[in-house]
Amino acid sequence: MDNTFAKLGCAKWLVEALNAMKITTPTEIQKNCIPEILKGKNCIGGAKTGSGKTIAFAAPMLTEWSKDPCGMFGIVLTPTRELAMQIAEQFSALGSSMNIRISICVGGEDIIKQSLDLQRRPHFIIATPGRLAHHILQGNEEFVSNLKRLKYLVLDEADMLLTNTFSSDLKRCFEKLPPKDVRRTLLFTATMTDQVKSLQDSAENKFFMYQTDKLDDVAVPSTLKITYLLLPEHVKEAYLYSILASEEYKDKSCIIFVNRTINAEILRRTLQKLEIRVTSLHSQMPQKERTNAIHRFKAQAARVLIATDVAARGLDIPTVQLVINYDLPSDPDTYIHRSGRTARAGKRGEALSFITPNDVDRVHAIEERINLKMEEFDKVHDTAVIRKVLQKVTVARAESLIDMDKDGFGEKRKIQELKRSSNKERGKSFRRK
Ligand SMILES: Nc1ncnc2c1ncn2[C@@H]1O[C@H](COP(=O)(O)OP(=O)(O)OP(=O)(O)O)[C@@H](O)[C@H]1O
Repeated sequence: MDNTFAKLGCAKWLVEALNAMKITTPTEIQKNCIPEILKGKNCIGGAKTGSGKTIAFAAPMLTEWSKDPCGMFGIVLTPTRELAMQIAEQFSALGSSMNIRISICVGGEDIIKQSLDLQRRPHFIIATPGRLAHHILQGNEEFVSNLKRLKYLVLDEADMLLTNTFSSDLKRCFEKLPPKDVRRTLLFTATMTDQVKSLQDSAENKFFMYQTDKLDDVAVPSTLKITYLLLPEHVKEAYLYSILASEEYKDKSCIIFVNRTINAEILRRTLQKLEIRVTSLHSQMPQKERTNAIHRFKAQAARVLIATDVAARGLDIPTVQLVINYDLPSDPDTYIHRSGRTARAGKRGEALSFITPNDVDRVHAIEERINLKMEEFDKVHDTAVIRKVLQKVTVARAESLIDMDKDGFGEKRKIQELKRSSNKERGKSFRRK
């Protein structure tokens, strides 16, 4: 198959814009999906994290749009606000020479400003379903009637968007979009589900389907090293600090995933006290702070990002070299997306999972899903080093809990409980040593 975007049928201006970004050779998913989408087909595309799915749907849409660049042309829906902002940035950068107009329509931002922006008839709207549904319900007639002219609908992270969480908002959006046989529908994901696949054969709506993962049964990128560290719950922070401050990792850009907002907040404050350049991203932060955190991390003003699963999907930050699953996710697909924040576009990366004795079933489920065994993390410091940092980390954590209590973070009751249990656990661990 031909090896340039021009030969796949992309517009000349777009090929130049891609080349200016050093994107010259299409990836597998791009080679296979772009020509089919340009033929006017609906498309379901499955490929590993970091394999260029965004350009696989953006390039054909932009090519078609540029033939008559007026009015609303396409909507891209994604599950998270930060991902919507990232996709909007990519569309803006690619289409800047064509004066492209993009609207970002996500929760947490000023509704009135957004509403005015949507009335300017953007060429593309990049949205989260909840906020788009809100504008549709509240929106003026002109905006809603313009939606009827859309040519393309994209569901990025389609497996996630097709879960119950989004179903009522999606339904509200779809009611105002052109019918399935008029618009083109493009679905992309790194973790194909039966629900996504099942759309392939819906009678009125035949899809071209391409799945690169079928060529190779392992569900994570080949440049990703996956490791585990078995440890008791109460020493996780000490190990984390010790790894982040170690010679090997002290300069590396790292995302640490936790399962609960409160843990993200405790860890951020604790690591900050220990002088690690850290920021955090979770759903209880105001949107301004969320956006600011991403900017600081991208600009490397912060080296470590502590995040909940709001950062698990789609975020493309090429400098990330290490992902740590501080808490193991219960869903193996979430493991795939989290780990995929590193080792993108052929770069190397490492995903380390902290595993407590309670996590054994989860590990087996993950290994079965990705078809690969995790290797034991071999850069652990000896217990004498850990014991030394344990005291320092314990103090930093205790101070963080007191600060959170004072600042009124979350539920006071939960913090009090954590303070009590943490004192008990640590008391035990000091006595044991
Ligand atoms: N043909 C290409 N050549 C080189 N780099 C590319 C190419 N296509 C995309 N990229 C770059 O690869 C990175 C990952 O692309 P993208 O974010 O689209 O991945 P993805 O498949 O959507 O991943 P995820 O499943 O995590 O959302 C981006 O930085 C993008 O600019």
